[in-house]
Amino acid sequence: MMGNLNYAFCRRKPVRVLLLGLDATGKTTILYQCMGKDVKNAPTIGFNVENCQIKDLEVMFWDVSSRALERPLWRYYYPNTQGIVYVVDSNDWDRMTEARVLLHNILSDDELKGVPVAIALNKRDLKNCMTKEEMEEMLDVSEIQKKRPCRVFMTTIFPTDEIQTELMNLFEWISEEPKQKESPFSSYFWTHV
Ligand SMILES: Nc1nc2c(ncn2[C@@H]2O[C@H](COP(=O)(O)OP(=O)(O)OP(=O)(O)O)[C@@H](O)[C@H]2O)c(=O)[nH]1
Ligand SMILES: [Mg+2]
Repeated sequence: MMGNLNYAFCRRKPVRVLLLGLDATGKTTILYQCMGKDVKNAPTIGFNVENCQIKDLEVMFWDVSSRALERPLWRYYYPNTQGIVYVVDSNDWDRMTEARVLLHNILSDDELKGVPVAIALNKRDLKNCMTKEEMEEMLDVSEIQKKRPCRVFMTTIFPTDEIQTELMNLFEWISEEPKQKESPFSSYFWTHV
């Protein structure tokens, strides 16, 4: 009985993470890859919500349609967001400016003030990729890092061991980072349940 009560009082809400980026950058694919699920190769319509256990944290990932017409709806998903995964196609030189403008636009929203962002430089398996440094400059990552925790990860869905680990590192970081901000009181309870 007491155990159940403790559980009811102390159980945390899942960490809420939004997956955003231009269309066809690989958001749904990397999420499913991380969960070990099969992917349908089709653009996301509306949204997908997936609950994942990442280490000892329960995470709710919102993978929202990025078709241009639906992007104005993204702000309705912003309240209570604790982490953002922003996915970029490292191979798509033509849309890098568009990717930067979109990223900075999202992060300028008051609802997302201080929210950590993990940037996935995705599709690293393709030959024509920009380097990490080129991409960090193009996306103006140093500007973002002045205002919030921001880390850049190189990802691909094709499992070479090294990059596969990087994909897991990304999901672990974005799940744990928001928890660094919680009061010592709530962490105490969590670790003692
Ligand atoms: N080569 C390569 N292709 C990838 C990678 N990740 C995703 N793709 C492919 O990119 C295409 C788009 O992937 P999705 O996961 O549907 O992209 P999305 O960002 O969810 O797209 P929307 O739902 O339209 O916003 C698919 O054909 C994937 O197989 C990758 O790391 N490397
Ligand atoms: Mg999708």
